Amino acid sequence: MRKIDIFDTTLRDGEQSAGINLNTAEKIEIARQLERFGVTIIESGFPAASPGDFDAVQRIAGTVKNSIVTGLARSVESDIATAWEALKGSEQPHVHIFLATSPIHMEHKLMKTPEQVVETAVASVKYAKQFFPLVQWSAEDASRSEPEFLARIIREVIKAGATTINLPDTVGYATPQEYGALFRYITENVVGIENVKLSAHCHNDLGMATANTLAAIENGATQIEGTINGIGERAGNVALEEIAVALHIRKQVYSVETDIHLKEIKRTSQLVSQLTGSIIQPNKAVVGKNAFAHESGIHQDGMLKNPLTYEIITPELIGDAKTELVLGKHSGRHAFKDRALKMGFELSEEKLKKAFVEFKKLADRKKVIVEEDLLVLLTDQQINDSEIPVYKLENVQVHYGTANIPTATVSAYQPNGELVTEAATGAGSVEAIFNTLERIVAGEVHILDYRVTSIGKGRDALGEAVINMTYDGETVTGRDVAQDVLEATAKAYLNTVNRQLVKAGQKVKVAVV
Ligand SMILES: CC(=O)SCCNC(=O)CCNC(=O)[C@H](O)C(C)(C)COP(=O)(O)OP(=O)(O)OC[C@H]1O[C@@H](n2cnc3c(N)ncnc32)[C@H](O)[C@@H]1OP(=O)(O)O
Ligand SMILES: CC(C)C(=O)C(=O)O
Repeated sequence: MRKIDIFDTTLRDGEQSAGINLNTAEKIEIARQLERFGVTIIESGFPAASPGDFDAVQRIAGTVKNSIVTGLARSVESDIATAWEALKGSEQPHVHIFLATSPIHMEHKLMKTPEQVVETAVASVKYAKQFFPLVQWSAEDASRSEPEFLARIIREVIKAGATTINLPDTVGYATPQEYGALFRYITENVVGIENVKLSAHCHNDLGMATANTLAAIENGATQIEGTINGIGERAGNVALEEIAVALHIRKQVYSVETDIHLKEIKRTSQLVSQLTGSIIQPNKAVVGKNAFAHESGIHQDGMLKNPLTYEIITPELIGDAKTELVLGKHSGRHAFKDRALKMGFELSEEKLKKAFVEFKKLADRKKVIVEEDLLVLLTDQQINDSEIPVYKLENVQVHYGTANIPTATVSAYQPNGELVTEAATGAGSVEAIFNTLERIVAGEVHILDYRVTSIGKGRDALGEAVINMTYDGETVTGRDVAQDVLEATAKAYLNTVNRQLVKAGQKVKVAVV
């Protein structure tokens, strides 16, 4: 199988992302992880850009042993000399020189004629070769350059000593077909290209960086450049983890291999995200939070029957990642039952059916169903079906006014079936309800935590109350929902007590009022 070298530029082009600024210690930590990840070359910075970049490149060059370390330089002697100072301590000194070759860049940015550009490129490569055994030369904006001119300048820089030629799609303009054709054109029209490495460097402005990089591989590229998580200037660079996994999963198509350790993907991605502060979009291929999450019933059913139905990548392939069947309003009975079983609820078909109906109602109301919701829902099912008598709210009424003492009146059925009505005051409406219910419920209650949130948006949002308490010495959590938060509070209080009663399976003493 043909070998593809992986050139990582997370610390150079990746750091060119707006808002990212890594210090030397952070760069060294990432470089070490990139070495573990198995990249061939680490572009550790642009030594002439700042003293901080110089320091980071120099320290990484002295630290990393299993990957080649390089630094970027313009086609300017002082940039190359500075790069040499930073990189001379590395095992295989390598420099990356670039110069734009597209008409727009030559005329409007460099303000040079094509002839002057060829001269500058050749002179800079010759100068670099006095120091560096390995010289990569990049034709910036290659994909918008004239192919004949590109072939000519490449011939000249190879003669001057370049060991790698890079054809960047600097502004992410090329289509896969065009980019592939460019690589084919250069391999067919530059004598000696087979003696150097031919590299692809793609940006994602039109979302085609991955497809373009793969097209380059199919058309003769022997090195590809990119970043972890696809960070980089503007819309970013190609994401290396996507290329590595695509080459592995579709090896029959591409027939190439790399030295990448796929199991390090998740760790590398998380480290880069954490140190750069650049959040990974949830639906990002390979490393996004949802890359292995399935929410819809039909998919979840398929996954439970055979994961190959909906997963082309096993999460284990990329290290510490797991398949997740997320319960939501699109989920079905199979996934619900599976989760209930995993949570220790062995429900009969009948009970499962009832619980599933309640689950769908809840899922319609709530954006996210968390484990705690399911626990409450499934234990509610147990409470409803339980032989053990429990409390049931009949009515709650609160008198509140800024000049009055808040007073609650509550009627509730006790476990023995007796309807009891009590009233009490409190510092506020909620405390008044708690004080009243304390009179109705037998046993000792200590409220540990109480939260109300709204479910849904707007004026008709429902109120959800969640209560964490100790009841007769046992810690228990319950919740309930109502249109009114005070009603939800009273119901949640009794739901919490009932949960413990059922759990303990005990007969409750009739309250002494
Ligand atoms: C496609 C890419 O990602 S290329 C890499 C981009 N990365 C960076 O620019 C990050 C680091 N850059 C920097 O810190 C600064 O731009 C420096 C230190 C390199 C240069 O700073 P300054 O000297 O202040 O120049 P400034 O950035 O304003 O302008 C760039 C100059 O370099 C010239 N230039 C641009 N590319 C090249 C090149 N490959 N070779 C030679 N000269 C170049 C420009 O024409 C311009 O020259 P001018 O001053 O004669 O008009
Ligand atoms: C310096 C070059 C390789 C570059 O980053 C680009 O063209 O995008």
